[in-house]
Amino acid sequence: MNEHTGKLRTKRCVVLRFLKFPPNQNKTSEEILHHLQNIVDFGKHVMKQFFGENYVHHGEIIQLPLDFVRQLCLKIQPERPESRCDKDMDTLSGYAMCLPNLTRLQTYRFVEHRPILCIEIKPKCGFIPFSSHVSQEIKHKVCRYCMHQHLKVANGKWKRPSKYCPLDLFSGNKQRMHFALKSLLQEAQNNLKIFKNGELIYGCKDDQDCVSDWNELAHQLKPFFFPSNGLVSGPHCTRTIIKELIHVITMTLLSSTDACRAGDMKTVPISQGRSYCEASAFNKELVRNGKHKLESSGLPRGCLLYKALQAQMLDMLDIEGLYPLYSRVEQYLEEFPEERSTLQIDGPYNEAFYEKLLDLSTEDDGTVAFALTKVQQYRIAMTAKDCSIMIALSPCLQDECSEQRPVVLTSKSRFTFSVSVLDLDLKPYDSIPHQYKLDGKIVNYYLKNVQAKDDPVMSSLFKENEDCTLVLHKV
Ligand SMILES: O=P(O)(O)O[C@@H]1[C@@H](OP(=O)(O)O)[C@H](OP(=O)(O)O)[C@H](O)[C@H](OP(=O)(O)O)[C@H]1OP(=O)(O)O
Ligand SMILES: Nc1ncnc2c1ncn2[C@@H]1O[C@H](COP(=O)(O)OP(=O)(O)OP(=O)(O)O)[C@@H](O)[C@H]1O
Repeated sequence: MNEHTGKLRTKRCVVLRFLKFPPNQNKTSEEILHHLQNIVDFGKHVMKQFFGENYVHHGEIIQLPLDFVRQLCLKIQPERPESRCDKDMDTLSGYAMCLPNLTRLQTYRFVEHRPILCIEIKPKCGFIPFSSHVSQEIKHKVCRYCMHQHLKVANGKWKRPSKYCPLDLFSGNKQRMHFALKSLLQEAQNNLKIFKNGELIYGCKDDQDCVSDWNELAHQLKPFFFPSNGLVSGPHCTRTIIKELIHVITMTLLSSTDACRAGDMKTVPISQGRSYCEASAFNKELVRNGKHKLESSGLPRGCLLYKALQAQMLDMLDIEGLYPLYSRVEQYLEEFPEERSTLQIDGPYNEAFYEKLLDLSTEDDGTVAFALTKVQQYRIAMTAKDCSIMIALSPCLQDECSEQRPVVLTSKSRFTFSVSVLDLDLKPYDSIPHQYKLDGKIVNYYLKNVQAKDDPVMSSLFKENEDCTLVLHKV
């Protein structure tokens, strides 16, 4: 306690976020400050509107002593995964963003000494494009994540494909959600991380180092789920704890932390698009068992998954419909480069920017204004497709849980929790051509290497080709 002011000195636990750039890309301190201000404004004026006040923590800009920043950089450098070292942390400006530590409960402002479990999920795109601009039928059947898996494995980004399908997680159907979460626990890739008291205990530290030992995970989680009884260890214990974990994640993901209650079940209006992906292992299993209809219970309106999906669906035209509109804007900018700032391509991300995003019409009147609105909506959608969800859980006793604090129950324990969203930096305008090319690569790879083998007709053609090659070799 401070004798003079009477203020209680409580330690805040914060996260510092610095900008990073490719080496030799020198930026002035003013440019860095401007960039950071854009990130904060975008969170504050745009993403809070889409995701809701409670889920987004936009942070604030702070200035730090340069000596401290340099020492910090030296300290963290050995911890950075090699694959991320193509960029250097900015140590020259002294500016950084100060954010709450989202691995901790957001209902408490200050450091608590109670145990905290945190689950980070990067759910990726939860819908199948419904746009008439899509040129390949497969895009209306198989989701981008499932198609992309094959290219990622072929490129060596991951060793094995994951059975996770975002459409199962976003379905709102508990069975499908359980399957999706179990699949994430089997192959975490960069879609799942678990922290205990702020330390990573499960998931990938870097691309090479993936831990997926369920026995070890269950051992770490046992005090949270079975605090008092001595649940015997072994496969049964592991299974029970993993099941409880999946249950807790599902319930928190379906919760609406505005109202602290999962009421008001209304489905996301995906009127044209299909609500399941043909490549999902859950779907395939159903088809194998003679069932052909996948349940999609719909997400409660207030939950974070629902909000994320709504923002993702601002991509109404698909990259194939969007790319010509991007070219229209580009052509205009080539003629009038000075218009780039008036059009707010790189900010400022203020009220006016947000207001323009609300025009959902898809009737192209041939104007640059229409093209620009669609481009900006697409950038928001891309951001929402790449964001992460943080669920922080802390055990609580029955008498500690009040109306204001959301609570989730398991068979032997209860948790207060908070749900937040992170990594909400607006995707750059200039990344659109890359998105267009990548989309083509993903689809072509899938058609050539996966669908051709799955499809019985194509498969026999494929086999014939292989036979043919053998014959030729013999000759
Ligand atoms: O294109 P995707 O779907 O592969 O997403 C990229 C992510 O790969 P993922 O598929 O999640 O393994 C990718 O994740 P990693 O860095 O590979 O973990 C990035 O998030 C990338 O965003 P940015 O270009 O760094 O702003 C992401 O790029 P954007 O497409 O969101 O720009
Ligand atoms: N506020 C936060 N609280 C706790 N952990 C955080 C917070 N912000 C980020 N992290 C952790 O750091 C990781 C990287 O964050 P983020 O993706 O925002 O960084 P980035 O600057 O975009 O870096 P990269 O380009 O490597 O993705 C997150 O996946 C999360 O595990």
